[in-house]
Amino acid sequence: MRRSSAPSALRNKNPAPILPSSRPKNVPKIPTSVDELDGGSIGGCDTNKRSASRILSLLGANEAPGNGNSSSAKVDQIDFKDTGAAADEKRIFEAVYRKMQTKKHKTWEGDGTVEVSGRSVVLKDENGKEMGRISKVKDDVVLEEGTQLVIGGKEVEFLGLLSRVASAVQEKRKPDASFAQNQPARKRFQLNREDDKNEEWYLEMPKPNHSHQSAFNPHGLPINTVTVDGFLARHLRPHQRDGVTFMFQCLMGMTGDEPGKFHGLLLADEMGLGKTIQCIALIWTLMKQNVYGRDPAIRRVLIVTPSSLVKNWDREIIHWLKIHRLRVFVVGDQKLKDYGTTRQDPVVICSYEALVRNIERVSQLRWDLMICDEAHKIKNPNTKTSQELRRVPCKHKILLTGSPCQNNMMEYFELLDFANPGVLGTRKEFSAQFASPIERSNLADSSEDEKELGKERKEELLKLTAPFVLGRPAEINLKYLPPKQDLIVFCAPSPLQEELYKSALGFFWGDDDVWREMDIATVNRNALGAITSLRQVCSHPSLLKVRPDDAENDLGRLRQFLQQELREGEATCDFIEMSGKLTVVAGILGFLHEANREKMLRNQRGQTDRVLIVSYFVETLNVLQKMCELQHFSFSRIDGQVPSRDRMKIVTDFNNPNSSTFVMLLSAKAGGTGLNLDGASRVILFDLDWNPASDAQSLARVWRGRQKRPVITYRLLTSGSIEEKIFQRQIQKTGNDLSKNSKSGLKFTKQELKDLFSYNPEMSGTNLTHSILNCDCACDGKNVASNQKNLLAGDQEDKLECRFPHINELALWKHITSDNFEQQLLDDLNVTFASGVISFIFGSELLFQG
Ligand SMILES: Nc1ncnc2c1ncn2[C@@H]1O[C@H](COP(=O)(O)OP(=O)(O)OP(=O)(O)O)[C@@H](O)[C@H]1O
Ligand SMILES: [Mg+2]
Repeated sequence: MRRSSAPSALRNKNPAPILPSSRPKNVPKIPTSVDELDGGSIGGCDTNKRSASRILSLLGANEAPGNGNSSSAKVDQIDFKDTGAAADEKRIFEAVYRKMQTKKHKTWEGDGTVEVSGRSVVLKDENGKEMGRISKVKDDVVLEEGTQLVIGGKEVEFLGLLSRVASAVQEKRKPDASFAQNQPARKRFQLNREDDKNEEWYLEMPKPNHSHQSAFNPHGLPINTVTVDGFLARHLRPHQRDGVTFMFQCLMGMTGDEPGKFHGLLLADEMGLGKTIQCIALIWTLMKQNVYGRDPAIRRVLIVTPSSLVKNWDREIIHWLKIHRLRVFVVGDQKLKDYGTTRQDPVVICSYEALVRNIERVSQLRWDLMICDEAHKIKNPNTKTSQELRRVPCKHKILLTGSPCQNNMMEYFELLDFANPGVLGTRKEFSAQFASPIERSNLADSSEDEKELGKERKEELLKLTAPFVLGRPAEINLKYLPPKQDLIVFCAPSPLQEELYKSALGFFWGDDDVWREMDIATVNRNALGAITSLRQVCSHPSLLKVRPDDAENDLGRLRQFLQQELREGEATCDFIEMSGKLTVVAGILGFLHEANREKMLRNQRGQTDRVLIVSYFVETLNVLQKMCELQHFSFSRIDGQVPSRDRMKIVTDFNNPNSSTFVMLLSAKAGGTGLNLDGASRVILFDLDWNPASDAQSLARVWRGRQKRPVITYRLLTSGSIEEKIFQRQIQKTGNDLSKNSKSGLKFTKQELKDLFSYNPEMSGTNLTHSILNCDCACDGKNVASNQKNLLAGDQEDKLECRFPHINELALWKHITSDNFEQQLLDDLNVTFASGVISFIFGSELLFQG
């Protein structure tokens, strides 16, 4: 039995109240006389409809749950209005009940069931004991999910429909009285759940085998049939059904060669595959059912997530479970330190930062399940977050991330070791056995033997981790979402950018003799700052800023020198035209803006395109914002300065199909992971990270969820510059090479730096990256099939790698130079292509299917 505040009153500060103290005028009030009690409704159909519309409005959309297509919307209508019952049919609803109360903040007293046969209803507690009945409920009261009635002096709210059976069948199956008294409520429903088996959404969890039973059921408790409730199961896509089943088996100790070996798991499905709904379905199932006996498998769940996603989890739970089914303690709305004193909600959602701040409180409590979202955050065992998370007393753990292996395999080890401590041995053992040979085999210069060994170890590791790791590729979403096209767009630098870039190289690195003289420590000390300056030139020269102490060192003098050049050049330049990439962005936006205007005039609001622009730098977002202001494009913006609690509102407003916001400016660091920004249909990644996994995360924000429009992603690179060099390192992905280039551990050899700091202006009719593909195509977007034969060996489906256009894959994309642009259908790029600002494009296969 649970005691709680009324769930509906607690989930939102200003909910439309269902309960009597503040009920709107047209809703019947709680009956007070005996006459009114029998068969009196305290809400019934109206309340239910309002409750449904409240949930929908909380969700910020006038849509039923589902992916927004008409069939899922229909399913939900059935959910809410499914009141028709054959005369001889018995329906059993889950329910919550409480004493009649006049308090403002009401609390539920217990869980039970309501059995409905015709117009008669029977309330039972969770042990199956009758608490009250009404033999004839008034005809105008609809008996359905959400109905509120007074039965046996208790206020009762009907929750989900558990089963529906013909009375005759029910009679036949009716267990004897002692069974009914002694067995758990769930066990009895199980008989009725048999009937759901005919439904196409029916989802039953695997049963334990004999060795599991002898290990975990020594007293011979009944073995239950655990099923995912229909209101959830009917929304799950096939891969999500498999995911829930896998997680259930793993956490219940049914995977692996011995029962109970694994308590934690890693769900590494790629971005947008719905890791959240799978977890919600699992939590709900385990909170209500168990493999053996009557107690639920789990009672208390801690969900830890980046702060920008706390509200997102809350909304997804509301979306899929409806507001009244589960009480959630959202840290941010409430303080974690208060948890357990005033409230004991079964689910807590908090950010990694809040968890670290409140670790003392959290570690005093017992948690049955901890879910760590975007778990790559804890890949480094030396961070405070990783260390504090290990202190949380919790048996079962689920780690979620679309990029489990961002830089090197030791990060992968950290995640798996966190989920199941010790199963992969020590760090040292793992490194020797798996990480080193596998990473070595990935290097371009590895020998045949090394490749062979790496392959063997990879297979061994996959086998070892299969019982607790699951990851599926994002392509699955092709079945549910409109097509997506990926473009890598090379932009020619503006004359000013080119001048500044050459000056920067000449100032610092131009003289080969100087280069050779410099010791490697000095080189590396200056490298990061110099790289930053070059990247600023590539994004927009106005980003170059002088710092107060710049007179004191070479790097500072470089900045002063560039600033001087900039001042001279800038006077004659238009702000947008100062940057090749910004010119392309303005071109794309200008085209789409105009196209949208025409669509609106033709009343085709649903077909307009809105744009997400992502950058890793706040200053660059300022430049993009200025461009929007100059062009009068409406925009919103999320960066680290926007408080977490405000971010969800900005996201919801932007995703609203009726939103008039054309552009969303997003900081990759503040919102690049986890967020759903499916209100946009275009993503422009304005700059890039050393780590391809970060770029892939940012690009995945739009092709997901309720996306209705074809999606195009554009990655912008300045041709011939350091951006192109970084990109080449991404696609060539030489083992753990990239991991060195984090801010904290930047280390280059002189040769690497020499390459990074060389400038390769446009080669006529082709492109630097194209030249490393050994491709002999005409760069007209056709005929790259011959590249098949050039492909290096490599398994692109390999889940140990971050999936990103590898050089092999890029060889098969469409290659287009500016000479051939008019053969393409990319209207929004034509203007800038025509004017020569775009010099080259790689386009993924889907580009030309539409
Ligand atoms: N079965 C489904 N039907 C309709 N919508 C779905 C379904 N599954 C997921 N979605 C929607 O797809 C979007 C993406 O899901 P989710 O945020 O869980 O992805 P994810 O796997 O966590 O991705 P990421 O790794 O980027 O965080 C959400 O808006 C979610 O509501
Ligand atoms: Mg997610």
